[in-house]
Order: sequence, then structure tokens, then C-alpha cells
Amino acid sequence: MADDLQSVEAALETLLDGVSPLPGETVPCDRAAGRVLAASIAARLDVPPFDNSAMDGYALRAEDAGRVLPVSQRIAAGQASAPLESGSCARIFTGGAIPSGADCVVMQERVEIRDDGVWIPGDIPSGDNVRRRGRDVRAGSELLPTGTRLEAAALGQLAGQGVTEVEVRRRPRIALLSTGDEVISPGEPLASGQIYNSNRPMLKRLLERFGADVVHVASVPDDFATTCSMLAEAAEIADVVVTTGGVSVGEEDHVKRALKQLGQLDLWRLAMRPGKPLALGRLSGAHGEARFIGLPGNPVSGYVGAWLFLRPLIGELLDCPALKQLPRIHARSEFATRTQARRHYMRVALTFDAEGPRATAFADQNSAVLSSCIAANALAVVPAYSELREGDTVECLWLVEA
Ligand SMILES: Nc1nc2c(c(=O)[nH]1)N[C@H]1C(S)=C(S)[C@@H](COP(=O)(O)OP(=O)(O)OC[C@H]3O[C@@H](n4cnc5c(N)ncnc54)[C@H](O)[C@@H]3O)O[C@H]1N2
Ligand code: MOO
Repeated sequence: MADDLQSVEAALETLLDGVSPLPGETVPCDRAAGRVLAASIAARLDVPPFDNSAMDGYALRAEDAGRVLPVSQRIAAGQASAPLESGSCARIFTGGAIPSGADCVVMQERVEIRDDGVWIPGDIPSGDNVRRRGRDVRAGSELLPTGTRLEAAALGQLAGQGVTEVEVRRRPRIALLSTGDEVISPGEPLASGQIYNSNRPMLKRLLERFGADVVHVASVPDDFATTCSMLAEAAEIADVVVTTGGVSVGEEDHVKRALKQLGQLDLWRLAMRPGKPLALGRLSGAHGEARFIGLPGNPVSGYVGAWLFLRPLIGELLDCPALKQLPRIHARSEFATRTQARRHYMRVALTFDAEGPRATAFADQNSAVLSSCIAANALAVVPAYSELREGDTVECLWLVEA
């Protein structure tokens, strides 16, 4: 690799090597949104639990169709039904229990009410408009596999089983440290040479979207001894320690030296743009080892680094397949570019029309220009030492949380 830069693949392998899923914990279902199942869940009920009507209408035996049938009972949703008297039909409503003996439902728009009953058309097949017991879920089958992120439909399925609590992975605990004497917090007055900390809220939000918990944030001054003590403190409480800034080559970049003193630096400097000085390592903490990711200070480098490295790391800790890899999409490039030694992860807006996906790049791809991330919903991956022309196909990583 040119200039001793490491590949993104090697960095991912190093980062994920030896990472095991966090333990499970039991939480109430109404607080489980976004959490990841730590064990698969077997269905304990058939859903629906009984044969029921898909329509408002009349339940009957299909063989009785094509004549006038007296109405022998009325079944609203939520009521128990009696066996259907022979040669009769039952008034029934959507969700009502099909009476035993009946095998089909005719919708009310198709019948005629007569003095002596209801005229039913002759072409009603057996099974019509009946939602069979267990059609959605069979008791004993796997309802949700381990590693499922509990989003809307999965939460609905759990409730459909009458389940009130689930075992989910503990959320990864993240410490987020911002280095740099020039970086101050919103609310403080901005002196000459200072900038506001945009990385912190940006990364906090991304980490939360990936399913982690940011348990500690701190600002680290450009001083070696303080960097060491603050990293040590973070490693005591976090599974993953993330820093921003201070990983390049300047005299004020203390993070790598502190990491070497407190743990180990596994890998540094990647053949990617943005994010070249990214550093990976480990720190020893109270509960064993904390993983360390040193993101470069430039906001776009942090943003891209979070999608490429923090998301899969959190995916491993949560053992959630959907988080481990970003979906890949081939798109028509609406731009032209050329790369040198570093693979370029360009911020693009993916749009979809009849011709297929198109990738439009933000004009300024500098790693300090966070505006490029606002409208970007994907990263176009332009290989090192390559030329991309408008109209070429480019591989894009879709920026979805899971
Ligand atoms: N001589 C060299 N200089 C630099 C190299 C190099 O290879 N040789 N690499 C450049 C690249 S590429 C990057 S990326 C940056 C990354 O440097 P650091 O990780 O050490 O980051 P800092 O120098 O601390 O900060 C870079 C930049 O980002 C601003 N920053 C920092 N933290 C925040 C924050 N929380 N919110 C908003 N902005 C932040 C900081 O003020 C700097 O402007 O190094 C290049 N230099
Ligand atoms: O890696 Mo730096 O992020 O190119 O600016």
C-alpha cells in the first residue's frame, strides 16, 4: 500500500477481531424499540388464534350457496360463535369468529336481503374470505430470529403473541472525547481561532441511530498528561472509546502516544479519503478491554468513519447482521473524478427513477465541509488510482442505520 497506508478492509478486520456480542438484558416491550434481540423468539400462539372473517357479510357452508338462507346467529368481532345450524347462514363482521361448520364468507354487497332470509350468489368457493387460524404465525415456529432489530413490524408481532418483555443486547456504551484546544461548546462565546464542536452532536446522533448509548462526553485539552488521564477514565466506563482530532502528525496530536502508553495502537493511517489518519487500538478498563477508535478531527472524516467503522463495530457488539454491512447499490455516476493512492468515499445523493439509481456528488468534497453530508444518503466508492467518468457505474454504500 502506497505511503504505508492500510486498507479499509485490513482496518475492519483489525477492529472486529475478537469482538464478542454484549450480554443480554430483559426489557419491557414498550421500551424495546430499536433494540436488538439477544435470543430468537418462538411463537407461543397461532396468529390469528382462530378462523375469522375477512369481510362484513355472511358465513355459510359453500355447498349451501346459490339460494336463500335464514340467518341463524349474529357474530360480531370479539364474540364467541355457536356451531352453524345446517341450511342457514350467520351474520358476521370482519374479525368475527367463523362458526364451526361454516367454510366461507360472502361480503354483504353481494347478497340480497329477502323476507325469508338472505339470497346468496352461487359462486362462493369454500375458504373464500376466511382468514385461517395460524395463517400469519404458527405456534412453535420462529417468530423473530436472534439479531433482529426491533422496529415497527417486529414490535407488532411480539404484541400479537401477548409478549410483554424481551431479552435484548445491552446497548454498547460509548465514550466520546473531543480533542483540540480550539474546539469549544455551543453556548460559549467564540474567540478568535476557536470553532464550535460540531463533531460531538453529529457523532452522538449517529451512534444512537446505530443502537449505542453515548454514556460519557468530554473535551480533552491538547496536553499529553491530561489526554492520558481522560482516556483512562473513559476506558473505565465504556465498551468503545471514540476520540475526534489529534491523530495526525502535528506536535499537538497526543492521542496516539497516549494510546500506546495506556493500551495498544493496532493500526493507523488508512488508504481512504476522507479519514486518512484514523487510528484503531485498545485500552484496558475496569470491565476488560475497551476498543478505541481515533477519528480525525475534520467533521466529514468523522462522519464517514462512523458509518464505515463504528456502525459495523456496534453491529458486532449487538450481533445484528443488518448493522454489520452497509447495503451496496450500483448507480450511474452523474459526476467525473480521479483518485490517487486513497480510495475516495464521496458524499452523494442517490435518486431513483425509471432508468435506475443515479449518484450526484456534492460539489465540494473537502473533509472539512460538513455541508456535503447534509443531503448525502450514500457514499460513492471510487477505487484508488482510478478515473470515473460521468455515466460510468459507481458502487455506492447506502447510509441506512440498519
Ligand atoms: N502534515 C500533515 N498534516 C495533516 C495530515 C498529514 O498527513 N500530514 N493529514 C491531514 C488529514 S487528511 C486530516 S483528516 C487531518 C486530521 O487531523 P487530526 O485528526 O489530528 O485532527 P485535528 O488536527 O485535531 O483537527 C483537524 C481539523 O478538524 C477540526 N476539528 C477538530 N475537532 C473538531 C470538532 N469536534 N468539531 C469541529 N471541527 C473539529 C480542527 O479544528 C481542524 O481544523 O490532519 C491533516 N493534517
Ligand atoms: O483524511 Mo483527511 O480526512 O483527507 O482530510
